[in-house]
Amino acid sequence: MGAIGGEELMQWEKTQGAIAHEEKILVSVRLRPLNAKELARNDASDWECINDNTIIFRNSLPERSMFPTAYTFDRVFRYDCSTKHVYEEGAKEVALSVVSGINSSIFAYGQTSSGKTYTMSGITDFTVADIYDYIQRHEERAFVLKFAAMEIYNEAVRDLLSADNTPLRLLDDPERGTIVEKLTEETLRDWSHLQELLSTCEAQRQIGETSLNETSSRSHQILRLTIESSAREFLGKDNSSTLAASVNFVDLAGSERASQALSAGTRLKEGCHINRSLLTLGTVIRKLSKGRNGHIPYRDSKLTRILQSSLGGNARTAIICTMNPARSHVEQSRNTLLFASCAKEVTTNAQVNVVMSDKVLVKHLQRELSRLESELRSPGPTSVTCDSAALLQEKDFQIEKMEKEIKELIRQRDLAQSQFEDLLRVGDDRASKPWAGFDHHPKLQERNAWEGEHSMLESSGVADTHCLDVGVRTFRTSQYSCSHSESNSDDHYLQLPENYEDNSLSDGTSSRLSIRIPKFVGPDTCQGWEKITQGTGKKFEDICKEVRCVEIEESSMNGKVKSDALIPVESEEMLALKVAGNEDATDQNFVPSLLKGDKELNHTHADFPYGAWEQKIQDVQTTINCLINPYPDESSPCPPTADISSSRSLKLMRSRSCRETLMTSSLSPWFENGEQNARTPPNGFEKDFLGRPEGFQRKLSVLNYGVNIGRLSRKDSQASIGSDSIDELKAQNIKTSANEDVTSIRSFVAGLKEMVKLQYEEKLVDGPVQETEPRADESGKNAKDVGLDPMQDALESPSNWPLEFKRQQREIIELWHACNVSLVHRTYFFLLFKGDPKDSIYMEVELRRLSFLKDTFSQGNQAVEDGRTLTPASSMRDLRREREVLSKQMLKRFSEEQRKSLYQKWGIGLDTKQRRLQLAHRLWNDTEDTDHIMESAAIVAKLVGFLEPGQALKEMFGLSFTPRPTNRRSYSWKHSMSSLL
Ligand SMILES: Nc1ncnc2c1ncn2[C@@H]1O[C@H](COP(=O)(O)OP(=O)(O)OP(=O)(O)O)[C@@H](O)[C@H]1O
Repeated sequence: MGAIGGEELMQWEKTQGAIAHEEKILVSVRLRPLNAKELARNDASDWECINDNTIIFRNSLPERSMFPTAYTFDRVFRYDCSTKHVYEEGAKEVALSVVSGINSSIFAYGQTSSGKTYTMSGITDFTVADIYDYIQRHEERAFVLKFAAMEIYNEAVRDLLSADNTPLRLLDDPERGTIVEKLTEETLRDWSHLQELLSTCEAQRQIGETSLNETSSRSHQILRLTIESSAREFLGKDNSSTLAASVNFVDLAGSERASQALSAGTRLKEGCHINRSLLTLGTVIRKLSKGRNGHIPYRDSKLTRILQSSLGGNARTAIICTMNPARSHVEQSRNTLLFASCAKEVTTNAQVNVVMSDKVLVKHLQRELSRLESELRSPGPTSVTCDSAALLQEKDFQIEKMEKEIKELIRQRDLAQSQFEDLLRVGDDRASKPWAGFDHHPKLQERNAWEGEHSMLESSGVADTHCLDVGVRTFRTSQYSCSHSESNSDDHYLQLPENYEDNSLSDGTSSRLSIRIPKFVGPDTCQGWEKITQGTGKKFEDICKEVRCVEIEESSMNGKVKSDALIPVESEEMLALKVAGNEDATDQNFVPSLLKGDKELNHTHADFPYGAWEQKIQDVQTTINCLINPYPDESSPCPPTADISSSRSLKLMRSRSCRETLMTSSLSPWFENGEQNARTPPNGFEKDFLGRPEGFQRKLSVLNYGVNIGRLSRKDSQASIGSDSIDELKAQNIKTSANEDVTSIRSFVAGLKEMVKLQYEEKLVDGPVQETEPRADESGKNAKDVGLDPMQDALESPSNWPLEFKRQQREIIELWHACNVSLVHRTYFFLLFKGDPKDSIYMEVELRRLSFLKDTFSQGNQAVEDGRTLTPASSMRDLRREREVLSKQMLKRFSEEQRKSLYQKWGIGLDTKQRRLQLAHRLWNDTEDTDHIMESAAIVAKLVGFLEPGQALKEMFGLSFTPRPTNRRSYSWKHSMSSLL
């Protein structure tokens, strides 16, 4: 590596793009030899490394025949491999990145006595030796090495270089991430100094005897070596720059279950704590292995907090999983391999860390600026122009094609709509005159013969049904029987073959419509189905599958919301009957026509494709807009693709993960643009959804992090916050983040409420069914499954709620701290939401909002609210100002005596300066000490004149929201909204 500075800086700039990259964690497995005890008790090894990458389980036990037997990793090391070899192949490259300014971490993971410490101490020694060797060979650079060591024992962080056992606190630094406060960092003199320090650590580390290891490491140990280097020729000059990175050597405590290796008392307690950290580590790795979606619970343990950047962040990481080969430990070994299998899917994104002097930075930026300017000036070589022409032509072609597609889709939609309306009319008729409407429907003339029979069956109360499930891709036979003697207990369902679905939806949206067919299906009907299957080239047995009746898959919600809101339940019944009529033994034409891809019929019956088409039309239109205007400006009607999907997810309002899409959409300028909203063609749901408050779409676009600050008049908040105190804050020209946060919660809750409202609406529509059919459970399940009904969860399982509340409260407090949330906001929230099950929705909202904010910050992004950009730095600034204001309030709100006693209580010397400010800076500064938190809240409450929590104040954080209105039909969302706004 060359020196960095001057010309070499340019060199570095060129290479840095290549250096910064995503890569998977390097995962290897090391098998240790059987030890004397294991050999003595003949505890054979069933594991074998069959090559450099694969380890297999030689399975001699029949009860284990279900388990996988082969596992593949970047490297596997046999029991006779030396640690040097393990280092060379499994850690060296990653560890030595540190000398190039890239953070790295090497972990040892495995059960107790599997060889973690044995492996890791060897790897640490070899790395250090190589680093010193490197330093010797690069005299042109000046190196500074620093060493720190800590252990996490019983969830307390201890400094291994200090005799003081006091647990160290973790602090969140917006730039550096989690830092360990007051951790000793020794600047190394030479190699022998490091050896000395390593021995100190070894002596300090918590060792205990377990049944499996006489000298078991009971803690997680992290040794951190930081290397800074600069080119000597630039040393001391103001154009120097420094590479700075750390390598962590992490020797984890045993991953076994407490019961296995530990007995009782201290060891058992250790086991719980060790397992909490390892459990979180496992969860973090598992979640990361599935991609970086959703919340990664780094903050659930100290270990994962400290090592956050090594787990999916700015670091290269290698994990060596050590295994005890003995048969008696096969379960633990398997767990280790499962962990390793997840870990190998995790990617990190390491970058070179350069600390530039101001002058170098300016130079670098100037160069970048001139490069961009020159790019702007020169339009590029002619080949580019040719390419653009070809590209334009291609896009024209696409536009033409899509316009045709739109026309066709509109035609299909109109057709579907008119048939759909026919059906509704029929439904209305039927409400007053059962069956009457069928006679008039063009497709249902044939059903008369069947009608009488069905009426009889229905009146005799045995009208059982089969369901025809349209558009599902899989087929099973076992549940379907063609015999006459079917039981009357269950509905049966038939599904159409795959190629049929393609007729209805080409965008792969999985639509599902279940249509009821009376259950007295006779042999002729079976023949009909056989014909169908022959016609589609599939065996009859392959097309039958049992699915739930009258179910519409969640993914088809775009169309469903509208349709559900419109179709009375009776109409669904009629759909069933209508199909049933054509399913009559005397008429086999109807169903085959469906399978032939009779679109008209399909559209007539499937309310989903109607909505889906609208959505599709909208999508295509949007795509065309994009094609027409590929470089949109602010007023363009074309949102970026991501936003199209976001807005769709937003409408679906289903899963927890919708948080991310909601959040992302909020940052999109496209949704902020009123003109855009006006021009975007409405889809079925938006257009027809009656209960949506005006401007809702706009609100949703900012759900996450409150935008409508302007909309919340001061009156709103004054209603419950002591008005004079707010005035005081205002009078000092401080736009506290508290006000904004409260507002942001309001808008986010409004959005969330809207989602819940949609659920209620669905359930209202489903109401009668709920009373008579098991379908109600399904609706309930849907809501719960997607985590949008936390209040219901809390009310349904009150015994879990207090614990869950505590957990969420803890998480929220930590997130407040991490995001520099206003202290006034924290105080209100903390004092208002004390664990009532009805509070769960507010907790959920707050958690989502904060998680989003934290994720945004940690990805280096900015949150945008009403044109105002929020960054870690700006929120920190706001918080600092707020503390200043609060410190001033202390003069007004506390007597001198009260202040004195507060200073004493909070450890502030009475002879020190700026005592009020000191106190203000201590408020809400500890996220773990409950007393601290309660006292902070009490002080802030007093300072802002917050006296009695009440419902009105709660409503600042959203609507007062009862889980289930007693009279569901009378539940009025609009009413609730207007009471809020
Ligand atoms: N590859 C190996 N070759 C020879 N001996 C080994 C090997 N790995 C581990 N051992 C021996 O096995 C014993 C346990 O190893 P070690 O203490 O490293 O396990 P550990 O996984 O760190 O256990 P704990 O989690 O309880 O601290 C030690 O006596 C060690 O010398």
